[in-house]
Amino acid sequence: MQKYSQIAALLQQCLDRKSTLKSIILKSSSNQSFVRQAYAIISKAIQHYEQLYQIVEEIKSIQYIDIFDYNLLIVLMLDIFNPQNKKAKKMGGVVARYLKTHKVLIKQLLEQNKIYEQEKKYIYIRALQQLPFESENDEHIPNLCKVDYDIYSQYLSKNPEFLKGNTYIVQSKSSALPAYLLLRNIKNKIADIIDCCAAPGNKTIQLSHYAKQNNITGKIYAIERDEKRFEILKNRLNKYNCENVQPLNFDFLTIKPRDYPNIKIALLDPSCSGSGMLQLRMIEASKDDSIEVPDDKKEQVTQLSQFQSKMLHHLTFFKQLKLIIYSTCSIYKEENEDVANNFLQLHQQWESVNLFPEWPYRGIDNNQHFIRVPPKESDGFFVAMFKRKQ
Ligand SMILES: C[S@@+](CC[C@H](N)C(=O)[O-])C[C@H]1O[C@@H](n2cnc3c(N)ncnc32)[C@H](O)[C@@H]1O
Repeated sequence: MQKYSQIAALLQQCLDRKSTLKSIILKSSSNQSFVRQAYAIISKAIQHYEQLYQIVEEIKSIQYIDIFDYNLLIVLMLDIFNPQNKKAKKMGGVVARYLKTHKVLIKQLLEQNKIYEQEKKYIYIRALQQLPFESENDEHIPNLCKVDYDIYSQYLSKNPEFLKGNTYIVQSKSSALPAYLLLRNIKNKIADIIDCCAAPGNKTIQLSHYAKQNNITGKIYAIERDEKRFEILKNRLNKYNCENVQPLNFDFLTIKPRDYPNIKIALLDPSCSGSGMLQLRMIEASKDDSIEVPDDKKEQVTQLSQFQSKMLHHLTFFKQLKLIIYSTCSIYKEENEDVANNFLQLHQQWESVNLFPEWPYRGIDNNQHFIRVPPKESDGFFVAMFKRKQ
């Protein structure tokens, strides 16, 4: 019982957004089996908290129990009625017995609320050739295919050599947006492009392919500061035949704009908190997108946002630069709208562009010029585009 009380307390910390789900659980114990169990229960509880709370209320209205900790009842209920839990039958104690007394109703309510229904998982693949398995074309991005994860893994288990090929790239829809949106806005077919933070190269590879397909001549400079990540970038550029890309192992902030006088277009996808990609997604799936930075991340996010602003600022020294696309896989306003608005305020010769009018998810405060991908759609993501005023 003590174990469940501890998990119930951790659940409360997650609901209070004291930190991320992962760090709260990892900090709580070094016992791997406890960590795994707590993680499974809490992530499920967060995903369906409101429905589970209602179920507990309903059971309590039928038979009173002197337990006011709803989280404890939720946690125990999730563990006892988890179809995968083979030990549930043996679970004793007053609360477990109480819940088991109502097992018919609880099972029915869990089923009605689809608590244990497995969600179908999909992955996105940017296909350079027809895929050898069933897929669905994305409604926005050409050559991006949505694939049922089971179909994909079944195919891979029989055809492991598929992984070595260079005819497809697994890339989330979010990550495929910036290069696609940039392409839609390129007017000048003769332009050098700079990808300021390139490794591991997903967006550079996409840019390289688009440039070739659309006869955009000019070089693509792919900048990466980190040596190891630079090696990965170089290998991937080779693998995917990106001969129009010149990779450079530099710190972008030390690059002298006068050495690259023909750069007209920039993609800036800087290091960020990655909060759109973490388990926070589970918490946020049921809430809105304008989430607050947890206390233990505030300092890090402030530093990241200063770094991101500095990178944007450095781009303004490239005299021929006309277009910047800025993206992060963060869901925090501090790294997204704040950085973008700050840039516009400090650099009056630049304006934002309404870059993807048909996309339904706009920036915080319904800013039409910025777009977001909410975590429930794909990885949480932000994109803004800036154009130098004529
Ligand atoms: C978010 S990742 C980029 C992901 C990449 N755009 C893609 O789609 O695959 C950020 C990258 O920027 C690199 N980076 C951070 N600061 C940098 C700087 N000052 N100059 C160049 N690269 C930097 C990091 O090492 C990291 O590889």
